[in-house]
Amino acid sequence: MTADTPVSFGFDDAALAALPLVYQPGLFDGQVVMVSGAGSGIGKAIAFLYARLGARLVICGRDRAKLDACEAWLRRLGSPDVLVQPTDIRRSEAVAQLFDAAYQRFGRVDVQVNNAGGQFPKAALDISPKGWKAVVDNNLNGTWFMMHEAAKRWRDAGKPGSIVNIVLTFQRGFPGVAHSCAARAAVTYLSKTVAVEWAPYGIRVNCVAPGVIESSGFAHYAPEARAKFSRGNPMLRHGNVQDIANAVVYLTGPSGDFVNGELLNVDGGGILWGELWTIPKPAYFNAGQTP
Ligand SMILES: CCCCC/C=C/C(=O)SCCNC(=O)CCNC(=O)[C@H](O)C(C)(C)COP(=O)(O)OP(=O)(O)OC[C@H]1O[C@@H](n2cnc3c(N)ncnc32)[C@H](O)[C@@H]1OP(=O)(O)O
Ligand SMILES: NC(=O)C1=CN([C@@H]2O[C@H](COP(=O)(O)OP(=O)(O)OC[C@H]3O[C@@H](n4cnc5c(N)ncnc54)[C@H](OP(=O)(O)O)[C@@H]3O)[C@@H](O)[C@H]2O)C=CC1
Repeated sequence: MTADTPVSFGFDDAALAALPLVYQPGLFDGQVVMVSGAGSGIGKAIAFLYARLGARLVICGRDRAKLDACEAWLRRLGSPDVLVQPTDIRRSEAVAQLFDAAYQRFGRVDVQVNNAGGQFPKAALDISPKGWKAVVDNNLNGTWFMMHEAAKRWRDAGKPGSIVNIVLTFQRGFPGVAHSCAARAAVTYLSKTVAVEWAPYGIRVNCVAPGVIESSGFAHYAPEARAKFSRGNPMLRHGNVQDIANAVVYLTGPSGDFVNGELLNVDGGGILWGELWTIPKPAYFNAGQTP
């Protein structure tokens, strides 16, 4: 590989489409599943899996070209119909339009997966006010606009629904991504709160916290940081995007019918043991180590 060879992470589309299924084909026949951030990484894996299980898909993200490429695969994988609607989840009016388009096309949405999100690695002291707001807006406000719109439509139609929010493993704090750690903890406790408030409407709300998952998202981290990501859990390896897709399907399928307000860590045990730095590790933490 030369210095200018583009680095790619995780499965390519063909490999992703051919992974073994652990769920029964047809499990989501007749259902409509909305996935945000479906043009890449974990979101794409989630969309592929639902398509293989028979769901009709509503996919969004900001980049139409990535979504169009995903749509072609979804149709090939067996999704009977796909709606592509580029949407910035931070714009509540755009989110409302996304739902208008979905209900116009399919008359229903059964499952919503809020996967869109992200952050940039930076020491907390160096995060600018604008950068802080951008990350909180993306991960907390954007996710809230999506959940709120989904739940209002379900309540008004008298239909049940299931929401899964993709967060990150915030429980031990997350050096280098303080803004995102704060926003994802907020999403998790928001989810637990509405899991109770919305239970009377038949709406379940759960979260999945990926640990170190090898995906296109890795490109946002420095090679030096990435080289040590596998030290982030006691299994000493990365997870893959299908690990997350399988967890999401578990929660939204019949298998998850009695799971509500839960946070499922898919992190190889990373919240128990491991060291994960998204920024250079301060020398302070090497003190006292034997050479
Ligand atoms: C394996 C363990 C790793 C940790 C666990 C998490 C893994 C993952 O999440 S994988 C990656 C998932 N994908 C991403 O994180 C997406 C990458 N990030 C972004 O797309 C953006 O940073 C953003 C969405 C968080 C913000 O985008 P946007 O609202 O469009 O904001 P702007 O680009 O206009 O920037 C506003 C403001 O934010 C600061 N900032 C943004 N990017 C960076 C950066 N790379 N480095 C430093 N600062 C950044 C900055 O203050 C910007 O203002 P200006 O300086 O005036 O531009
Ligand atoms: N990979 C990992 O190790 C971990 C990932 N996560 C989380 O999992 C999720 C998926 O990440 P991953 O697949 O790895 O990385 P990617 O960067 O590939 O995925 C992020 C997705 O979010 C979409 N997105 C971001 N902001 C917006 C927005 N404002 N409106 C609409 N779509 C948006 C992007 O779409 P587009 O470019 O089209 O806008 C992109 O498809 C993220 O929330 C991430 O933070 C959490 C922990 C660990």
